[in-house]
Amino acid sequence: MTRIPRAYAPFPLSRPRRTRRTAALRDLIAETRLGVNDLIWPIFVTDVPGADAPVASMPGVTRVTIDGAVRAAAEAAELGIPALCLFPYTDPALRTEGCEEAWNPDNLINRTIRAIKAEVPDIAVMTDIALDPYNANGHDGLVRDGVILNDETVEALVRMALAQAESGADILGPSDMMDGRIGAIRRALESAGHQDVAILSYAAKYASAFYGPFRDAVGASGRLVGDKKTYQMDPANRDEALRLVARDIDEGADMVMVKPGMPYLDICRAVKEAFGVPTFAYQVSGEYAMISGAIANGWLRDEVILESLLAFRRAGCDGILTYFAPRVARILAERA
Ligand SMILES: NCc1[nH]cc(CCC(=O)O)c1CC(=O)O
Repeated sequence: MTRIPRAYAPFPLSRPRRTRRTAALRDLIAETRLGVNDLIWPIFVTDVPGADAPVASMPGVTRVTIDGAVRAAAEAAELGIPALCLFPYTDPALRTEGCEEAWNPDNLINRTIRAIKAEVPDIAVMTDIALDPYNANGHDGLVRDGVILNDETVEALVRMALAQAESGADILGPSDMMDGRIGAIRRALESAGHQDVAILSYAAKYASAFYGPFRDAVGASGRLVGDKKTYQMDPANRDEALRLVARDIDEGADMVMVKPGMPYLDICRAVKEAFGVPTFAYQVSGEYAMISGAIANGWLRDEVILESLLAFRRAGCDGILTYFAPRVARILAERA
């Protein structure tokens, strides 16, 4: 906790409202700012005919084809958004118990990375490392007799990471919450000559009901058998989040993430204060659905978008993954 020194002379010598009187004065004393350069834009890609359609539980979000992803990258570059994060809606026929499609060098995500890198080379491309979009049962790991296997899954994730690095990904985002995966991926990248590929670890990822709409978007909702509580964190825990962040940094993560975002701002603040590493938060699909649903119904004004994102900056985050990224970039550009 920051200790507040005595900050004010007694009233009326001090009148804190003096520095709130005009927009210029408020700007001068603002402690945090939100810029377009703080945003990572997650998008959903598909090559399944007809699946490039709006996601019902995420008003305003549409799955795109590979060409659409390239157009999104160009749009992001135009708007000044530094990074895109890619998630696949995989052909149901390619979702298997063995998840082999996850490390196919020509899978949807790897083709998308190459297409974006060929057309919009300067945009940073982030990927997701977890098996759920390729898994017949919707889990992030391989499942045997109802148990999510750790070490076998890590081997699969390493293959997946190498294929993405080979395709030109700039940032790998392991979101699977298996133990030991950051170290294993980092060692494999080093041996394969991909020493410059960054890892943004989903280090403090909670077993959250706020991911529901995402699972619709990647087509995993109907499949998931059980829940993810044996690998994702218990929302009750904070010390454990700090231990996991420490571990992932030790294993070679360059940046760390807290997820979900808004209900977990205390974790963001704790992580930033304890480690001072690049810290990100994911304003997840459920948060997006709440905010955009309320705006669409006229229950909230769209100013809540900027307010919600500024709160992440105030909590210590260096950046935010948000489906609002292009909308926010436009709002910020209008205000500049
Ligand atoms: N492991 C996959 C993954 N990567 C990002 C999200 C959620 C993102 C969101 O809700 O916006 C999930 C879903 C999950 O863990 O079930």
